[in-house]
Formats: sequence, C-alpha cells, structure tokens
Amino acid sequence: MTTEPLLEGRELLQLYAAPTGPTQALRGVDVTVLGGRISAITGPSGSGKSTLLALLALRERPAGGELRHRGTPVSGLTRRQLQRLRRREIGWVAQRPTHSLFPQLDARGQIAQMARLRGVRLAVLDSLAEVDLTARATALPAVMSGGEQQRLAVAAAAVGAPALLVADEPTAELDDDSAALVLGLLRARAAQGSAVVIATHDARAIAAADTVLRLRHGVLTGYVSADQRHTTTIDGQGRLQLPEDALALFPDGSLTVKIVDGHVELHRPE
Ligand SMILES: Nc1ncnc2c1ncn2[C@@H]1O[C@H](COP(=O)(O)OP(=O)(O)OP(=O)(O)O)[C@@H](O)[C@H]1O
Repeated sequence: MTTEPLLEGRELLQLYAAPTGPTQALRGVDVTVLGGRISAITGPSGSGKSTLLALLALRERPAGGELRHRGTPVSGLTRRQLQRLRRREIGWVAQRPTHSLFPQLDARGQIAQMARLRGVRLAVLDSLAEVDLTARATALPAVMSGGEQQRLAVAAAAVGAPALLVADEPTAELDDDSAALVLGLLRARAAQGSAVVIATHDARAIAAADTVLRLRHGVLTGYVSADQRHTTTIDGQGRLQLPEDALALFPDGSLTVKIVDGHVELHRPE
C-alpha cells in the first residue's frame, strides 16, 4: 500500500456546452485519491459527482485546474498514454452498468476479457462467485436483471485489483444482500491496494467508505474521513448523544436539524 497519492486534483474545473451557454459542472475542486481507501462522493443530483468520476478515471480532461496521476500532470499525457492507463490500471463501472460491459460477451467472457486486457491470470468462476453470479456464467448482459448487470460490471472492473477502481452508483439497483457483496468486493480490492472511488446516494455505501466528499453545485462542501466519524445511538425518544467534539460546536445547546439528500445535518441556529 502506498501513501503517495495516486491522483491529485487541484482547482478542477469542468464545463459542458448547454443551449443556455456553458454549464460549470465542477468549479474548483481539490481532491486527493489514495490507494487502499474507499472514497465516496455524495451530493444531490446534478452536483457534479459523475463529472468528477470521469476526470479521475481519465475519461475526460479537465477544462481547468490540474490533475496529476502518480505525480505526472495528466495534461502532458497523449491520448494513447491515457488509453493505455485506462485499459491496464483503471476499472470503470458506469452509472448504467451495461455501458461498461461488452454486449456480445457472456458473464464468463466479461471477466476473461478484462483479465486479458489487464494482463492478469485468474479463475473466472471465482470472480463470478465473489458477486454470486456463478449460475449466470453463460448469460449475456441483455438477459440479466439490472442488479445482476451491476454486480457483473463491478466484478469485471475489479479484475486484477486495478490501481484505481471507479464506480458510479455501484449499489443503486441492489437489495441489501447484493449490496453487501459488492461493497465487500470493493473493500477487498482496497485491502489489496486499489484506490476505490464511488459516487453514491446510498447510506450503505457511504458507511463502507473511508472518506466521504460532498459536492454541491460543482463545489466541494464537505470532507469527512473515517477516523473523524463517531458511532452513537438514538434512544426510544429520538434523543441522540453527541460526541464531545461535536457537542463543543453547540455551546448554547440549541441547534437546527436539516435533512438534506438523505443525510441529517445539525447546524447552529442563525
Ligand atoms: N455531457 C454533458 N453535457 C452537458 N451537460 C452535462 C454533461 N454531463 C453533465 N452535465 C451537466 O453537468 C452538471 C453535473 O452533472 P453530473 O452528471 O456530474 O452530476 P451528478 O451529481 O453525477 O448527478 P446524478 O446524481 O443525477 O447522476 C449537471 O448540470 C449536468 O446537467
């Protein structure tokens, strides 16, 4: 496991053309991606999560700011070099899982093809077993359920523990058991040294992450690492015991509670 960042983005900016003029999808985002960790990017719809994933997975170049891959500015890499990096070192799970699967290959073939592209040897059926798809080994993506496609896309992207594993909403279609399989697989790859970055609204995935980044309107509005989190309980009357360092933020004991995008935020009254 390395502590040198795999990716470092500074003041990242991304623009897209829109009928009303360019949309600023990202507006000055600083981000560091480390091997061995799961980072979750959260935020409301349209806040720039997928855009940030596309930059980190080297699928798009930023319109501004600087992105470094292992210390080298991405702006200095040729298309060919980027393509090679993507093929060998980056696993990608698109928001629509079929977009990251080969339509003509069955589940077995997806894993085998990915192993060939990455130059790794592995037992294909073991990879399918990790996401409970052994029984679907000969099924094509088109005949799979959304949840099966999603599990297959994650298993294929995770082949060979790539340096970077990026997944857009990897548990969105999944029931609790399947989500646990997928999150277990992402954890296992992080334990093998992969940097795992996911965009998610899912509390189960956020709980599995080491670091949580919150985006809003293309700006990073929050950053929490696992060692800053506390576990507490809520009693039968809905009372919550805040840890001391959080309590210190509310010296007069009053606060406002805001529910945002499936999260509860506590604020000092204005
Ligand atoms: N290819 C594109 N062309 C034009 N506008 C785009 C494109 N991709 C994203 N956008 C715009 O950029 C902004 C950020 O979009 P993005 O998909 O990154 O958000 P998101 O947080 O991933 O949303 P969601 O949770 O709905 O997937 C939005 O305003 C979106 O409409």
